[in-house]
Amino acid sequence: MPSDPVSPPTPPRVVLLDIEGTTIPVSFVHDVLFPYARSVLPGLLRDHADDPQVRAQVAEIARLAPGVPPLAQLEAWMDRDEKVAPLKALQGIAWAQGYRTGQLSARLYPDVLPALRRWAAAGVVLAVYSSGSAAAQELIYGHTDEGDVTGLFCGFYDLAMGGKRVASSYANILAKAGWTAGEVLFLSDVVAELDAAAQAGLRTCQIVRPEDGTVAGTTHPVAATLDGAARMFGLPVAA
Ligand SMILES: CSCCC(=O)C(=O)COP(=O)(O)O
Ligand SMILES: [Mg+2]
Repeated sequence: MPSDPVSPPTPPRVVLLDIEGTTIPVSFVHDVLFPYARSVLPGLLRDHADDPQVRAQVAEIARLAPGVPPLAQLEAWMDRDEKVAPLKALQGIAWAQGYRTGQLSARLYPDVLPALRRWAAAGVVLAVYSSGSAAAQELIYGHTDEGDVTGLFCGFYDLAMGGKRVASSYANILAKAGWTAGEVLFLSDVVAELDAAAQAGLRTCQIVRPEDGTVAGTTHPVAATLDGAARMFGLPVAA
């Protein structure tokens, strides 16, 4: 008896990408970006206290942690790698200095740009969802070792949408962008984020980077590179 023909998967129209551990090495974020921000933040709070952006974030820290000195609270959040909006906003302001002076330049995993360029050329909509502030996302992709690649992305979503481990955050992104859940593929290294995205109806794939020691889960398709994900989901791949 002839077997049923297996139809290829419908490719996603939109790919939503995490940053750390998915497009940019965990080591770059933890060994370069985070220490840089930690070293700049004391001076930023001291010398730019009147800057409206700094002032707004300091007020938000006071709301979240009444009575705690802002720098002490930021250091506590950094020690625990907490994804808290005022910390992420201030880190973004700190990194801006580093990119401006040429002290920082972002390293992407080598497979990332070729895949993203292929997908974008085929009309796939690309967007970013990271705990890093949207401003920090534009900075990191604006200052890579391979130049400014922000033009590849149509949207930058951050904690204003909600935390990455909460399903409603993905629903918020869908509503804001006007996408339907089934047409979006979310790529991340973190299973809890993929679980939340799947709960909201998005398609998911875990990017497991051996160089960063990411551990593969059992509940989402797994790929070691963006090309690997492309093969699984019917996106364009290298010839
Ligand atoms: C904008 S790059 C720095 C990312 C960041 O601050 C972070 O905490 C990592 O978050 P992600 O959601 O990309 O894993
Ligand atoms: Mg990540």
